[in-house]
Amino acid sequence: MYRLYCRRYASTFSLRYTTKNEPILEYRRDSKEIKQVQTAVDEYKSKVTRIPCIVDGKEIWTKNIQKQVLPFDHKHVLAEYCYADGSLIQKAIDSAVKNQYKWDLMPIEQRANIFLKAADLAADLKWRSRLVATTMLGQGKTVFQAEIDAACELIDFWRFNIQHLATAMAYQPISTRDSDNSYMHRGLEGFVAAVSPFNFTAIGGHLASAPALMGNTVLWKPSDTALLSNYLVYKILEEAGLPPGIIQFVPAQGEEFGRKITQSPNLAAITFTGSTKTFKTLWKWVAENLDNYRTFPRLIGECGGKNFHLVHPSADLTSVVIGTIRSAFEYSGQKCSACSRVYIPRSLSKEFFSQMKTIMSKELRIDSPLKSDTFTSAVIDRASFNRIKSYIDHARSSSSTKILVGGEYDDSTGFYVQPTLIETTDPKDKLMCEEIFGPVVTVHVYDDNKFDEIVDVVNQTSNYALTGSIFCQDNKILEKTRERLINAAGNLYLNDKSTGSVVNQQPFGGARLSGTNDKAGGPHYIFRFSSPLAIKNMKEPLKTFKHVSME
Ligand SMILES: NC(=O)c1ccc[n+]([C@@H]2O[C@H](COP(=O)([O-])OP(=O)(O)OC[C@H]3O[C@@H](n4cnc5c(N)ncnc54)[C@H](O)[C@@H]3O)[C@@H](O)[C@H]2O)c1
Ligand SMILES: N[C@@H](CCC=O)C(=O)O
Repeated sequence: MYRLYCRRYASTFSLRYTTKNEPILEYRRDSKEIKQVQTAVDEYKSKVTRIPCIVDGKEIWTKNIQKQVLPFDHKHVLAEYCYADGSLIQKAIDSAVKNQYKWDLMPIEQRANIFLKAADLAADLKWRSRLVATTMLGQGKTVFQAEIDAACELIDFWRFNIQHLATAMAYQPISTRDSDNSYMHRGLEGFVAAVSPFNFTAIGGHLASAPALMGNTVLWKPSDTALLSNYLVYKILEEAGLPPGIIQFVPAQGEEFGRKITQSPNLAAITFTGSTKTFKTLWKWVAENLDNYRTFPRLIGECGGKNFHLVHPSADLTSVVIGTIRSAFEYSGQKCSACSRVYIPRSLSKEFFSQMKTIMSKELRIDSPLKSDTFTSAVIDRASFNRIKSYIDHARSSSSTKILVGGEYDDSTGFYVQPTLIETTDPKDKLMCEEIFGPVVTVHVYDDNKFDEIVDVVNQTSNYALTGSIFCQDNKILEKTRERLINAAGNLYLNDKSTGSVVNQQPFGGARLSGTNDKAGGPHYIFRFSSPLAIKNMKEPLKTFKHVSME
């Protein structure tokens, strides 16, 4: 056993790796990449892909068959998959636990090479076009939104996690005349549950693979509405050489999965991205089972947001308008970082509303994501459609709010909600406090001389603290405001929109009820899945129990 550790320890020194962000392809008309995506779209549209559960490397079908549909054409079935039941989830746990020790002992370069290979496969048009096409079809993204997610962000996560690991491995403790001291990363004993959201294909791939890179085995429960693209990610990992039984691909009904994993004594960690409500539920279930665990399960959760654009009277209005259009309405506001509350000074408000109205009513095409000039498409499913609709209906009926643009919705073909601009006189209206997760942005106009007060309002209005932007051309005020909002966001933008973080440029995650802020894409994320071991190795046999002071 000791020799094994020594060999592994020695090999850690040879992990050297630096990388760059994956370039974003442009998908111009007649480009090679757009043609290949169109071919992939046609292929996946013309069939119903069947997706099994995969446990210990074996494809398994249960009788509980589910369907994934196109959000913009919900009669069209894209894929059929099956839910793992309780006994299959247990099998997946057993397989993960059985395989963890051996996987953890595999030299770290070998594990790293699998994910580097996966990144190269995803970067190549053969797989890239399929990842992009299935994200467009299944999650309703335009080609650009699918490219920055399912291709670039996924590739970046895979590559940068290895760069971060290599950097951290340069650390070794001090050795002395008496002892050689060393430090190594181990996976967590047991299994890791990765529970991912619908809105980013890359997040699913990242949640499942970051723990695996660090020597853990994983149960990956993808979101029902991102099944096909997530399955492709699994297939890429398989082609890259991921051995069977390291990541178990287990679509399942959320509650059943959550209950089963939190009841297992072998639960080592949950890595979750999704709503605050779901994460709280999982946390409570872990607390209920605390006396049954072999270890303290680590809880990593990236959750919801109520992201703000705070506009100072000195702001550049064009930046504010463009930033708000993009942040609030790209991918129909279904990014955790989407702007959904704006604070604008009276002096800029008239021009702001006028420019927003012009762009929203004349320039934003809301249609199928497969059309090249579509700006954004339908929202993900009926539950989202109904939730967003209820906020619009509230705006329609409340005396302190007014719908300025949009407000229409129609689910006859797809789950379409028009981008909606609302003005409220009440900065504490629920439209300013609660996460809507749709193409709805609410604006509060404040008096120019009340900027100081409005900074407090921004800070105190919401329990979320994910992202926020300050638009201000006065550097002194910008700096002071930044300091006052230090706890109001995990990702703060100065004179830019509140969305669009890039791996290793803006490591991502929120504070307060937006999550545990472990910063996906940053240098520390992967170490939540490491249980480091410090080894002291004596050079000479021990000779006496007496200290020199006793002689
Ligand atoms: N902070 C971030 O980095 C980040 C990134 C993306 C999305 N989000 C957030 O995700 C949410 C949207 O995604 P969503 O609608 O997929 O979220 P969700 O919470 O509804 O679902 C997330 C995942 O949890 C599963 N789930 C649901 N109930 C469960 C339970 N009781 N036990 C175990 N698993 C359960 C779902 O099936 C899904 O796979 C928004 O709140 C958004 O802000 C946050
Ligand atoms: N990286 C994304 C956030 C992911 C949340 O859905 C962004 O900032 O646009």
